[in-house]
Amino acid sequence: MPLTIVVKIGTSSLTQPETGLLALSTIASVAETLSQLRREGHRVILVSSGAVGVGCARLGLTERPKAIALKQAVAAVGQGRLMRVYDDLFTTLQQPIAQVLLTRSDLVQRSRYLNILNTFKELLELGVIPVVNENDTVAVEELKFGDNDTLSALVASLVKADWLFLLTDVDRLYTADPRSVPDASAIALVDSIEELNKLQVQTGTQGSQWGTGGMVTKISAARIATTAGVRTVITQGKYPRNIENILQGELIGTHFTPQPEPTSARKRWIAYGLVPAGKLYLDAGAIAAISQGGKSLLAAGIKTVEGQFDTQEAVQLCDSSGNEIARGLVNYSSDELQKIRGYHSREISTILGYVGAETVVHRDNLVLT
Ligand SMILES: Nc1ncnc2c1ncn2[C@@H]1O[C@H](COP(=O)(O)OP(=O)(O)O)[C@@H](O)[C@H]1O
Ligand SMILES: N[C@@H](CCC(=O)OP(=O)(O)O)C(=O)O
Repeated sequence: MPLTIVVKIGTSSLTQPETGLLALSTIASVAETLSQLRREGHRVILVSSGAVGVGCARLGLTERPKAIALKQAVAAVGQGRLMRVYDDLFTTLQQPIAQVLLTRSDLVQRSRYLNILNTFKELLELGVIPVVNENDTVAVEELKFGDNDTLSALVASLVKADWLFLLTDVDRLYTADPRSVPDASAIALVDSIEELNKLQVQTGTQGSQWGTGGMVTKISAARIATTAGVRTVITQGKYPRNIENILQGELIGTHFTPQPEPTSARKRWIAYGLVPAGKLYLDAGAIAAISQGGKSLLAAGIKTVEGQFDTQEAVQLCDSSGNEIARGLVNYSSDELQKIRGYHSREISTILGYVGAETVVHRDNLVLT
């Protein structure tokens, strides 16, 4: 049966750690593996990092730039180089590819989100392998994916992929960073992300010299993808051919089991496509009502309102310590909520002087995160 497969490869696999130069044999092996999957009839998307790393190598910079403008300029140099290499390799294998550069704001507006989906569908229908990256050169700090692990999970969720492969420079997830904790234990299967809390997995916040997020972003990518019903695997980029063995049932790397009942596309867009504009701190009753009772959020359960937002914007719903429990689209602006928080719904019209919605976040627009 043809599968939809998203493969993300990180800078740490695409470049040689000592020099920052391209790891040509790895890239060639990725091109061969993905072209073979295409020939077998699968639909394949490659999410490739490397614009900044390759740009640095091209310009002789010895470390990842921190200043935004420099990073954006370097990415512009590297992205072109990277695509040139991919196109040469894939063309040799008679496999057409396409460059798709996305920014976070492309997913925020529902019409643009659906537009991107249609473009992906068309490319896959044409037998093309889209090569996706964040459009680093125009991305603005407040509205960025920031890392390609998240981007790849959002793409996998958008196209309803069957598999997401996160190729990196370690063979799988461990209970702690194997670089600093050599006796950390390997984790082969994760049935739910909550298990990782129980195992007390330590992820650090640092990646390798050229990578960005380390394992933190890979785990949050696995959370997004598995919620969307996408089986996710963290495995080593040096051996892309393992992807075929994994598809044939071998348990290589760390596998994250997809949720049996994926959240609807609209709710996934609310949870992961939109960028929250504020926070609502809830009391215990409201938390129980939304998380266990599947109820809508009412004004009475809101203790504090943080941020400036308009009606129909996305907000985070948090416990008193600020831990996010859910996200949703609000029926009231932040100014209105400051006035009605803590009050019973029947009092809203008297306080505001007009009749508004009974709920602050209706359950159809609310998703547990
Ligand atoms: N619990 C963990 N298990 C495995 N690797 C970990 C863990 N915590 C941190 N890491 C680090 O994450 C790195 C991979 O992340 P990163 O460099 O961002 O890769 P990429 O460029 O592929 O995105 C590994 O080299 C490893 O040192
Ligand atoms: N868009 C950036 C990638 C950022 C990123 O997530 O890098 P990595 O951790 O190596 O996957 C680039 O192309 O350099």
